[in-house]
Parts: sequence; C-alpha cells; structure tokens
Amino acid sequence: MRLCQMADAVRYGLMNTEELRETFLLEGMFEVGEIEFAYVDLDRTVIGSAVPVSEELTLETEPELRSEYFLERRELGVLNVGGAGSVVVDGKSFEMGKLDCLYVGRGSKAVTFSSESANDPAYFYLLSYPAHAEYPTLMVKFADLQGLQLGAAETCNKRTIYKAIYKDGIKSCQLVMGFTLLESGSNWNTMPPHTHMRRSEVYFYFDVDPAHRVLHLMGPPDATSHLVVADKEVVVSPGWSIHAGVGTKNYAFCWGMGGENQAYDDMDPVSIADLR
Ligand SMILES: O=C[C@H](O)[C@@H](O)CC(=O)C(=O)O
Ligand SMILES: [Zn+2]
Repeated sequence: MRLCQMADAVRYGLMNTEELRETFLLEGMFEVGEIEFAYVDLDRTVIGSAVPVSEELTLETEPELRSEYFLERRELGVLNVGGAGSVVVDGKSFEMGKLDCLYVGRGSKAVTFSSESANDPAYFYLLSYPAHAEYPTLMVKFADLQGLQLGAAETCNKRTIYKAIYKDGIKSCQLVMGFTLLESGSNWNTMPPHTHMRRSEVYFYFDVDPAHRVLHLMGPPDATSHLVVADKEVVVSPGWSIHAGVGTKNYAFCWGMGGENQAYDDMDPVSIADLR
C-alpha cells in the first residue's frame, strides 16, 4: 500500500509542480487485473481501485492497518465507473453497473470484486475511512438516484450532482460520497468554490477523454495552484484547500469526504472575486 503524507498550508506554499503532484495527486491507479490502495494520513483516508478481469479480486487487509481484515474498523464506499461487475460481501452479491454505488459497513469480512466480461471490465473506485459503528451494507443504483441540477450554460458549469452516501441517503459513520456529471459544453465544477475545515475531500476524475485534461484548482482561496489531471486520477484536498476544476472538455468525477458533519451543504463559500 502506498503511504501518502499530506502537506499543511505552509509547506504547500513552498512546493513546485512536481512536489504538488507527488503530494496531492494519485497517478497510476486502476491497473487492470489489480486491486491497490493508497493510505493518506489526512483523516486516515484509504483510496483504492479494483479492476478484475477474468479472476475475482479480494479485499485483503494491509499490514499498515494492523487489523485482522480490512473492514474490521473501517467502512468502504465503492463506485463502479466501468463495465458490469459484482461485489460479494459476506456471501451477498451486489450486481453493479456503471455509476452504481455500494456502501460496505464496518465488520464485513469477505469482500470480492469481479467483472461480468473480461473485454469490458468493471472499474471499481474504493474510498474508506475509519468507522466507529456498523451500518448496513447497501447499494444504490444510478437509476434510483435523484440528481440535483446545478449551473448554467453561460457559466459553462451545467452539471448534475448525485449524492449516494450522506446524511439523507445511505447511512455511514463519516464517509460522504457521490458523483457529478458535466454536460457537454460545460467544463467547470465547484465554481464558485468552497472549503470545509471539518472534512477533507477526495476527487476521483473519470470519463476524461484521453486527449483532454482537467485543470484542478487547489490551495487556500488567496493562494491557489493548479494540477493537470488525466483520466482516472485522484486529488486529495485538505480542509483548508479549495477543490474545483475546469476541463478542456466535459468529464465526470466522484467526490468523497471524511471527517465530521455529514451535511452535504456544510461548505464555506468563497467568492470568485476573492480568489488569488
Ligand atoms: O463538498 C462537496 C463537493 O466539493 C462537490 O460535491 C462539489 C461538486 O460536485 C460540484 O460542485 O460539481
Ligand atoms: Zn467540497
């Protein structure tokens, strides 16, 4: 498991492009046929990917977790951004199509991932945080999610937000998770931006055209930087950092948060004119 040490806002201010990328961006996940994880010391976030091909992949514990099994003290969110697949949790099978989202509760022992077809494998994005209690393992299908339409064509940010795991949806200890789909011709997410000191946030960009990129904006509102992000890359945002992005074409991303307060709209807004 990769270990990632987060920077504070002071060290952030001294970093060059390479250092920013090493610290806040996860590249090279989603290797086909592999399950892999990165442990971020911020909010003890574990970010992972599982891309099963002909064989199923098993969620094994990692030495760094010092636990008998991965979810002994943790909860897990799973979003499928690829072909049809299934996740089996302690004998119960969840068939997951693209954009179906699964919450796996603390205490779940045996978790396996498989793809229906090796030619069109499932791409499972995984996000896990420590959990103090057990909540039921539940899946929500994309078709059953109610989207929240935001933005306008004039501001190039027409998009739909789908909340899956949050205070008024699937219950969890601290994980909040959903995804945002941008309309064709719209490029901006989360603009005007915000911060939320109570929670860190992880953006997993997907459905980014291979020839295109997302310029992800980060940092304190008065000292922003950008990261150039490609398809299936992940950006970690501490509570002091804005997290917004503009694509050279439309794209999608999964947002997930850990920390305290699961109210989705707990955000400290920043006005565009105050950005530096
Ligand atoms: O705290 C919540 C998040 O940053 C995102 O959900 C924002 C987002 O998906 C968007 O505006 O497009
Ligand atoms: Zn946010």
